[in-house]
Amino acid sequence: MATFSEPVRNPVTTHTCFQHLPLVDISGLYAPDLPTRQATARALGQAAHEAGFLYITGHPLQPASFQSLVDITRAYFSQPLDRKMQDYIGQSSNHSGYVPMGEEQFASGSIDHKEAYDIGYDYLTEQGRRPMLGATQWPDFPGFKSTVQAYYREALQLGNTLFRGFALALGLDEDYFETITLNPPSQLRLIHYPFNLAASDKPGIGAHTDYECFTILFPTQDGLEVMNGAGDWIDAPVIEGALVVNIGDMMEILSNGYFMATSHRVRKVQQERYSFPLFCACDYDTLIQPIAGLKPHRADKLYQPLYCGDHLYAQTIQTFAYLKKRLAEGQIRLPQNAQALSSFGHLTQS
Ligand SMILES: O=C(O)CCC(=O)C(=O)O
Ligand SMILES: [Fe+2]
Repeated sequence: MATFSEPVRNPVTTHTCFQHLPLVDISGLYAPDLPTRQATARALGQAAHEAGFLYITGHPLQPASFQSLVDITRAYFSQPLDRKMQDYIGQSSNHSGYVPMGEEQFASGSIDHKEAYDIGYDYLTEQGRRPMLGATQWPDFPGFKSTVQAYYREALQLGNTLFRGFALALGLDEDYFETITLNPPSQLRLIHYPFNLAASDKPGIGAHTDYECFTILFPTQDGLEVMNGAGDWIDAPVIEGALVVNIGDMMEILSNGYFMATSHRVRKVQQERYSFPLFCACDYDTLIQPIAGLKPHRADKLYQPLYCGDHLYAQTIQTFAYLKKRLAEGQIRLPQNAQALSSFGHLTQS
C-alpha cells in the first residue's frame, strides 16, 4: 500500500476496528409502520456510530439511472480540456462547473489525480442566493442537464429518507430535519479518475472528511479506503447495486459526536473510475450545533456552533485554487468561525 503524508490521528473515536464496512438494507425506512422504520433506523444508526461508513441496499434508485449518469459523464469528460474549461467552476457565481485536475487540494497539499463537475442545488430564486447556493452553471452539452438533474433529484429524495432515519436513530422526531432541509446547498460531484497504467502510488483523492451531514456515494470501481477505529485504512470495494453512505462534519456536530465524520481517501487505480457523491447538507443559514438533549460522545471536543453554508464555503475556500487566490488577493474573506481543514473526525491537522 502506498503511504502518503498523513495528518495526525486523534485517538478518541467511537469507531470499532471494523475490517469491512457494515451493510444495511434500508427498505424498512419506507415501511408504513413506525416500528419497522425504527428498527431499520437503529441498524442505520449503529453502523454510522461504529463505522461512520456503510453500504445501503433496499434504496429506490434504479440501475438505469446509474447507467445514464455514467454514460453522460463519460461523454462529457471525453471532450478536449479547452472545451471543458469553458465551463470552469471559477467563472460561476455559486461554485458550480468544471473542476480541472489540480484545482482542489486537501490538507496534505498533494495533487489529486481527478477531474470533476460540481452541480449545485440549482436555486433559481433571486432572493437568498449565496456563494454556494444559486443557479447551477450547466454545460452546453446535449442531455447533460436533464440526466444529471434527474439523478440529483432522486438521490436528494433518498437523502431526505436517510435524514428521517438518522433522526429516529438519534431519538428525535422523524421529521426533525425537514424544516432545515428545504433548499440545502447539497452538491453532487461527477468525478473522473482517468485511466492510468502507472498509477501505483498516487492519491486519487487525499485523506479528508466530508463537510456536510452525510454523503450518498455511487462509485464505479474499487479504490475507496476508509479509516477504522485503529487508524487503519480499510478497503471499501464496489458492491453492485449498493450505495455508500458516510457521515460528514456537520452530522458529527449535530449528534454531539455520536456519529463521527469519517476519514477516507481514494487510491488511484489503473482502471478508469467514476464516482458520484451527493453531499447532503442543511439549509444555508442553519446553525449547526449539538442538538439539545444529545449527550456528548467525544470528551475531547467542544463543538463551536457554525452556520451550515459558512462551513461549506470556508472549507471550499481553503481547498479550491481559484478561491484561495481570491482570498490571497483580498477579494473574498473567510466566514466567521471558519474551521481549519481536517478539524473533525479522527484525523486532525498537526
Ligand atoms: O471517489 C470516491 O469514491 C470518493 C470521493 C470523495 O470522497 C469526495 O469527493 O469527497
Ligand atoms: Fe469524500
